[in-house]
Amino acid sequence: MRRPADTGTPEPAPVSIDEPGRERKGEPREGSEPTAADATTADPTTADTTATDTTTAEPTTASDATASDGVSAAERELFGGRLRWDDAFVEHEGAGARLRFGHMAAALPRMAGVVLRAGWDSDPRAMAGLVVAQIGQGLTAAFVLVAVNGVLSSLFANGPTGDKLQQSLPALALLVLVSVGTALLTAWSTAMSGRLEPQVERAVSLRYYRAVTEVEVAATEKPEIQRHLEAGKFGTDSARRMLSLSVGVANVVIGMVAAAVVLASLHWALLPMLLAIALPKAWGAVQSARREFISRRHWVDHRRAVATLLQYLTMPHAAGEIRAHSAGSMLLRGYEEMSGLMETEQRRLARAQAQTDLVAGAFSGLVSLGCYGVLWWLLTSGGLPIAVGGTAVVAIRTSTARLTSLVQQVNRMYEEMLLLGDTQEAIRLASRHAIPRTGKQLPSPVREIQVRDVSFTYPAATVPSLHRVDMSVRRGEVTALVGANGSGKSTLAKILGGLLLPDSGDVWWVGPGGERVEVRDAARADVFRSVGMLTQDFPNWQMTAAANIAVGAGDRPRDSARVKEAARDADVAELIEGLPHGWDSIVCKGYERGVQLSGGQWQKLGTARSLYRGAPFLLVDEPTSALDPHAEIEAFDRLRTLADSGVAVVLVTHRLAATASADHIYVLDRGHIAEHGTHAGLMSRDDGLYRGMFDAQAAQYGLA
Ligand SMILES: Nc1ncnc2c1ncn2[C@@H]1O[C@H](COP(=O)(O)OP(=O)(O)OP(=O)(O)O)[C@@H](O)[C@H]1O
Repeated sequence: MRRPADTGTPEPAPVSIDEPGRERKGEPREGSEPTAADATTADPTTADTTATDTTTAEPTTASDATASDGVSAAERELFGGRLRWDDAFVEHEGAGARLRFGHMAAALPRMAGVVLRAGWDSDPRAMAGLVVAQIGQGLTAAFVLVAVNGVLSSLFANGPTGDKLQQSLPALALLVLVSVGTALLTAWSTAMSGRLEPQVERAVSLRYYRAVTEVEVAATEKPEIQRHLEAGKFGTDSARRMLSLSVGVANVVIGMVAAAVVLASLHWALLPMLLAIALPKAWGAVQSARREFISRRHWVDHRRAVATLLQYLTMPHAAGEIRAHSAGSMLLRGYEEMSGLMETEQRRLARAQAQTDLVAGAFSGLVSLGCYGVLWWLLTSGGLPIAVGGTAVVAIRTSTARLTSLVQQVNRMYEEMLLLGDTQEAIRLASRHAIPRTGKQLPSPVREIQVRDVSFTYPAATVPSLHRVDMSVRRGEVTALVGANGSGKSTLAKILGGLLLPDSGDVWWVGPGGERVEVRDAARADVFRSVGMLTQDFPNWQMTAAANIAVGAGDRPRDSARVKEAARDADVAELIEGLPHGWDSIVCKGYERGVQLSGGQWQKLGTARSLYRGAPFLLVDEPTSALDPHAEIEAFDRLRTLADSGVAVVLVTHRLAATASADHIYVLDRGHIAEHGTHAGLMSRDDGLYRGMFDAQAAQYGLA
């Protein structure tokens, strides 16, 4: 678990070159390859291209780069095959099937319920305003038809033109009034939904992020839990999108119901005619949505891969290799080839869309012809007044457009619902695995931590990382944990810090009179308050230097004097004060006021953070691995001084020269405590592990 060379730069995250949330939907489940039929639907390019032998990977062009399984040569060359993220949106396997119109219609009330509840909880007044505005808009749509009917009735009545125009004036005035009303209601609805949307997003995000940060660390190690927690991240903004879509859907539905009521009241035959014309369009919309959805599922990995390549090209910590090793040429070649394939898919989708539109348009046209024929017959046979016929034409045209938009919006809403469902599931799961908020108070003050017969196996591992470990850590002493790579030192430090709970055995927090509380029964907040930590892979927050230290006690208001004191104790104050923007310098290159720190400087900043916490137990894991020799000696001296002042220092290190002055040294070997004692005691064992390691290091300096 070494940290990356460039400590200030995050590793690439799965990014989207499209709308971030949207491309995740319905990603295929691991191992569920697209079927042949699917492949034909989603990727006709595979049919007429040949497999490329990547062992002889010559630069290829988009046209000749696709293998028969739809994986491009560049993907194979760079990623060893189709790139898949180990993520939870695989849960949406089969969502394509669920995208059927019937299913969507059944799920609609549930979706609306989720959003309306979130909106109501966040801002009841805005929610109520929004509902009123929507209903109002539906009613105005009905009034428009009534007014149009009134105008046409007057105009088609018998009599001189002047009289007819005069008679139509009240209906015209109503039309104008309704238009003004519609405009006002639309503006109100926009204002209310603009006020609600961010609140709904914030409410869902807060619930999600609060829940995931309270999950037991060991639970996050379980892949099945980690996946769900990860997936939930992408649904936090879906609530916002769903709200705006719900508003749109409600608007259209109310408008259509109003139009249908007016039409049915004018003549019973008009309603079936409206539906008959709209149906082909609705079919076309469903077809297009399904096709795009399936395409996205098949191409999601490919698009992520392309985005990843581009991200590497501009990453500061990759800049050297991009140039010196010509890695950039290889990545750009991959980008060119893989994006070429995506363009082919876009062309295919556009062609298919055009065909569907043509078919839907043709059917709709034919049905319209039939309906207008019926309308003609009704008008000529005297079954329908000409004014009602005119109103019917207006209603049919507006309602057809509304229906198409309705289907599209419901499709999108359903997709957003899948993502929001993930977030809700993540929140549920997180609360099931949350660190308990209650528990026994620790003795005050704690003098010692006793580890008794502790074993621990990581959820994803098959072998225990700690096996029947016994050890103690006391205030006023330096306790060193040493041993080979993977022997369990960091794991033991996390057990001591309450981040991991033992599978068996006990960790006692012991007071001055021997009173004690086991970590599982303890109020964990008390445990965390008692511990300062510098892990091997401590985070480099892309914030100011001061914030990077103050975050060591994020549960307390910042104490600037103590921030400076901690920085001085970690030997980093002078460096920070010498920066052009001092404490306000952002310790990440690329920002205004941004600076780049070296690995050793970061380590000092990390140490300052753990010191700022001011906890009685300080656990430092390889705190000097990046320090120069003088800085390293000073750092170890400071830890000694800290212990002398009453702090319990647990030092995990491979630098055995530093352990010589430790009060206790525990030597771990494959999860066991193999040896325990002082430096002198351990060195007196001729074939001891500690002695062997110490002598090996001394020999490097010719001191054996
Ligand atoms: N998150 C994890 N999931 C599964 N196994 C893990 C995890 N972290 C560590 N391990 C395993 O537990 C064992 C002990 O790891 P640990 O990090 O405690 O060793 P260490 O002594 O600190 O090693 P190093 O000196 O290399 O830092 C190793 O075999 C490691 O592979």
